[in-house]
Amino acid sequence: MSAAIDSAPTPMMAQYIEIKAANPDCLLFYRMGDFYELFFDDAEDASRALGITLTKRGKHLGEDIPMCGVPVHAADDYLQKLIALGYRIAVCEQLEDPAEARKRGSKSVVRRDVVRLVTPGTITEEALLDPGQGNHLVTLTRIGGKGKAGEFALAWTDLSTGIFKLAASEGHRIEADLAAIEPSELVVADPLYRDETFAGVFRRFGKRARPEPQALFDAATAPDRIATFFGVATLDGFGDFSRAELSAAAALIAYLGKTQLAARPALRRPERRLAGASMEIDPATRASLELTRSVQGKRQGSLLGVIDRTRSGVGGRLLASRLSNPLTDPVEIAVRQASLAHFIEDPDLRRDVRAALARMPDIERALSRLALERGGPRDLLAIRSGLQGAASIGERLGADLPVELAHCHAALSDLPAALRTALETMLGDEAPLLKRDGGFVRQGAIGELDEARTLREDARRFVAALQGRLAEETGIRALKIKHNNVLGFFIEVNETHGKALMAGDGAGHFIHRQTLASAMRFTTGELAELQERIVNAGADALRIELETFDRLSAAIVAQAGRLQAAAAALGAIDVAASLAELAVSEDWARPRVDDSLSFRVEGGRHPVVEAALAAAQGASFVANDCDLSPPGAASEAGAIWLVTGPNMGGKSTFLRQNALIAILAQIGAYVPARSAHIGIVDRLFSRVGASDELAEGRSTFMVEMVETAAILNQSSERALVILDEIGRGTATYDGLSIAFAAVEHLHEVNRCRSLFATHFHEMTALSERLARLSNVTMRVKEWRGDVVFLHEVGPGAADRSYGIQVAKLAGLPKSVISRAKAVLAELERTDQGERRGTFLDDLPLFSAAVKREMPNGKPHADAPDPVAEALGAIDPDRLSPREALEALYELKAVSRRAAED
Ligand SMILES: Nc1ncnc2c1ncn2[C@@H]1O[C@H](COP(=O)(O)OP(=O)(O)OP(=O)(O)O)[C@@H](O)[C@H]1O
Repeated sequence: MSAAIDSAPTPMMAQYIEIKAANPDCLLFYRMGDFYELFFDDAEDASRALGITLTKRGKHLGEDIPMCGVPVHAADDYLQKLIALGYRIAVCEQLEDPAEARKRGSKSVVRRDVVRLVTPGTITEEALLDPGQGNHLVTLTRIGGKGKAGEFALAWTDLSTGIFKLAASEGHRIEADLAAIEPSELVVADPLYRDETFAGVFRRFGKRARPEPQALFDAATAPDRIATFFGVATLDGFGDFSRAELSAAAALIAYLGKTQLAARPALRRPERRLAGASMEIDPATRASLELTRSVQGKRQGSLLGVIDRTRSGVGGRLLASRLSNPLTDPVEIAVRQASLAHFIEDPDLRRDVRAALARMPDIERALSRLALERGGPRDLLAIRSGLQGAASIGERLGADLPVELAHCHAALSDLPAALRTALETMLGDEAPLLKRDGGFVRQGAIGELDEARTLREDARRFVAALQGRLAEETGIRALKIKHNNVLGFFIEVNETHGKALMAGDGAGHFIHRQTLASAMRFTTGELAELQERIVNAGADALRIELETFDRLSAAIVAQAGRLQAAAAALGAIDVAASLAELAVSEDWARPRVDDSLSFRVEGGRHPVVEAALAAAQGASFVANDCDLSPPGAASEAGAIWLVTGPNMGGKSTFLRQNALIAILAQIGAYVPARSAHIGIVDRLFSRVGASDELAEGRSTFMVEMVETAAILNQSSERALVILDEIGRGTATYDGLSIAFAAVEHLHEVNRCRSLFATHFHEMTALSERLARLSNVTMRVKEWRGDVVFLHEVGPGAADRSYGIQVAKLAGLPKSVISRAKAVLAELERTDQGERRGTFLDDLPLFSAAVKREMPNGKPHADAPDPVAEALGAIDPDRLSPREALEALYELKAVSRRAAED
């Protein structure tokens, strides 16, 4: 045999290779009967990822072909795992009955093709989605310009719910805008994807970010492509969009076409998010404040995890999205607050509505699956009970409602009654998962179906009767009529009886079908006829049920707009009622939110820390005030609080809680405080704790400086800046100088409301020079050499850090603690000179204590401080970045010389 013949693939393998070649970046799930099979590298990848056995099937080019497979009925579980690992999957189905293929000749292969690409951003299956979390597919485009220049836009959808949104963006804001959407998949125009400027941004998304050809984003053809998708002649009725927005939207539609193939998703009309409509929060701030995810990446332990009392999937998703996008318009915020207040004032209404919401199905997601032709009978039932539940919630809401709830009420009253009636008359109370199993159309709904079902039942009864008759006629009491999928109905007797049947009078009447080890199987003319009647009646019944399914499904999809509006209304009601529930049960207050620059919180708490303390049944949380409002006339700039205090004193908690209160206030929620007055924050910066960019080749200190630079360069008067221990990751004087200069810059240039926590106690002296800066400290009590944290914020400055006491609490060996105490005592006692130069440089906690004593007994404060002088001479506004760097080196040199002197 020649090598060529040896390696010629079988017709099936040839088909496989052709389809795989068209989908090179996906794992190909190749349907063979009841399995999806994977071959070659796909099989190796999948068997490793899923922990399933790798086998082989035939040979290709003389080598074994690796193969593994997953059963079709369990495919969702495997898909979920693969998607979570970042794979894309092409699902290839059999498009004809194998019998059809055989008619074309014994060598012909069943026609197959890819019907869908499953990607992280396009899944819709209930089992693959988290009910309370959106699943966003995002497209990102840039028109004109290079790097950060040019016009940027984002479009995003949640295919499982049909939302479709657009927003303009800017180069420097891309990361923050993406973080607000939390993409499951990010599709980027190829040239932009390859632009080095954004390499870090896209790398962070890993496999979830992918380039697509620029043609998908073509702006010139975008309006036409969008109009065609929505079946309209022009986009005029949709609103005004920029060229970049249109490009992103058209790319989104094109990408859906590519992945969903023939199916057309029920997208809503594109809705534009206005620039500046929401508080800008960069990804580092989101992560460090643990808004929707804890540092471990979980919802539990995040702010969302603690405040989410929603009862429905749509409500949970809306709350998460609102928390990621706090508003900046006080009027809109007041509208949301009014809905909350309504539910707070009427506890019975709140209880009833929440109970009803808990029973509601996920209308949005059921609708979406039906539109994509991926739905089943249970989705029809979901829409039916959704329509019923929505109507009764609407009625329960009643009249005299605040604006937002009145809109919701209107949407719930506008539901299609005819559709509801059709679903009620047609559907039974229970339904199978798959439509091909039938049995979901109600008895009595369709005459023809009832007839077919009766025929089938009658024939079944005849079969049962036949068994008795045959047993009697043959005298074989053990004769049974059974059923399986291969033979259909058959008569089964043991071997002895079987032989008798074949030999005796029955020969000719009983037709032999099969002999097993312990039994023989027969049929008769009558049984075969009954079998045919059952099969035909069953097929008729199923055909009618499938037709009914398609009709009902089409009727539902035709009402997509009204159903989506109702689902959105239910989401808004759920969010308002659940935040009201939270406010009542946790005793939160309605904040005053306006256009001022106020930031006054009385008795503020950190909801997550408070919940953790309560869960541990430990100490209760100590509430604290915070006032960063302009100290003078209302138009003046915001204040800075410089927070000092011991380790473990509660500084970070205090800083974070105030950022969280601003966010909660601006999503329209009540806040964990006795009272609060928040002037709109347009941008929130928080630099608390280490971040996770170390993998990108930046050191901790470098990351800290990059983030601090962003804050100092970008904060305007309306920003809220939270800085924790800036400058701690370097030598003392370098760190102190930077922290010093940063606070001065915030005060003089940014003029924004800020909280600044530090262990550099020297900095508290700044309050004498900076009018809007106040010192506060976390109070402690010392008791027999140990320290008791009071977690109370009070005016003044800390003079010690109690680091050694904290180290003792942490369980450092006793010998180390006593040695450390001795060293500290020595350091505090020591005069000055070499030692300070050698080891005090790196001890921020003690430098203040050392400086208090100078060799001649003169207080240090009276001596000119060369560092402060050098700093004072710097005008940050007039420096180029290069000069700033030089100034920093100079400062460092001055500080080192000072230390050496
Ligand atoms: N207001 C409070 N009421 C009760 N307990 C609190 C309060 N604030 C903080 N705590 C408790 O103290 C612990 C330490 O708080 P936090 O991390 O804010 O201290 P820190 O001053 O930032 O410490 P370090 O300087 O070491 O980073 C928290 O985990 C919490 O359990």
